[in-house]
Amino acid sequence: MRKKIVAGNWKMNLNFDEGQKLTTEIVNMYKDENIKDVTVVLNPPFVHLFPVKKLVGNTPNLFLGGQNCSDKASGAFTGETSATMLKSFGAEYVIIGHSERREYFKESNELLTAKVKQALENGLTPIFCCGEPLEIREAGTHEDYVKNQLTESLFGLSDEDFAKIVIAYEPIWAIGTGKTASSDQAQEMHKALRDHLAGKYGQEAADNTSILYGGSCNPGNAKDIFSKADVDGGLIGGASLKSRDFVDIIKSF
Ligand SMILES: O=C[C@H](O)COP(=O)(O)O
Repeated sequence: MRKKIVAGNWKMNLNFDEGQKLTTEIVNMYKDENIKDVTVVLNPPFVHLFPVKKLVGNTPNLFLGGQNCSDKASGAFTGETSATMLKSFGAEYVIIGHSERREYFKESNELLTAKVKQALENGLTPIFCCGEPLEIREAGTHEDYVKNQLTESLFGLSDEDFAKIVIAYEPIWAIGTGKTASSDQAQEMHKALRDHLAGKYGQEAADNTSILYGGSCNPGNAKDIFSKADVDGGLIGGASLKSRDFVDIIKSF
């Protein structure tokens, strides 16, 4: 059975004290409000990983993830962070292929294939992001565009490795804009992606793959979006920086 997952992507926000405060609040609410059956992943900037891990401790179902990792194992790559390092600092997940990395850092599907490989080799669960820009949505070719992102970066994986992948569908036009996809638009794409995955890895594997929605998700719309059959949770940006909002989203299942 696939997991319900809510991941918070802090992006490049919060200083040390702010990160500590946010984490402390989330951990306390998470425990006090008796949250069950949802896997929660905090994805702070790299420098926060160690102190955030100390606060999270062994809280059940509360995990840490990176926002990116290098496609290389180690060596003279100034400014990079490897999957091995993330794992050694307590991360279990890593976001790969976020649209901001694809756009601002020119990350190609080919590069992302190498990052996925690094993550898997180091025991990290990739949260693999995909999603179309507005012009592709308006041209009506969004399903093919997003399916192609999966084909190019994931379809070389073995069945065993594919079983470890989490997908996050994030329409770029909905990220940070306050303009969320409707729950029907999310469901339509998630179903199309699941069918696409089934065509390659079989129906059972596709049915076991968690597909998260991301893009202006908030406590007001999460319940509707998460109620859809093929939506297994969310990748949350802005709202993950506010403890009350983030925990309310987690509680929207
Ligand atoms: O990684 C998170 C997504 O980019 C969504 O960001 P947002 O919730 O601020 O729209």
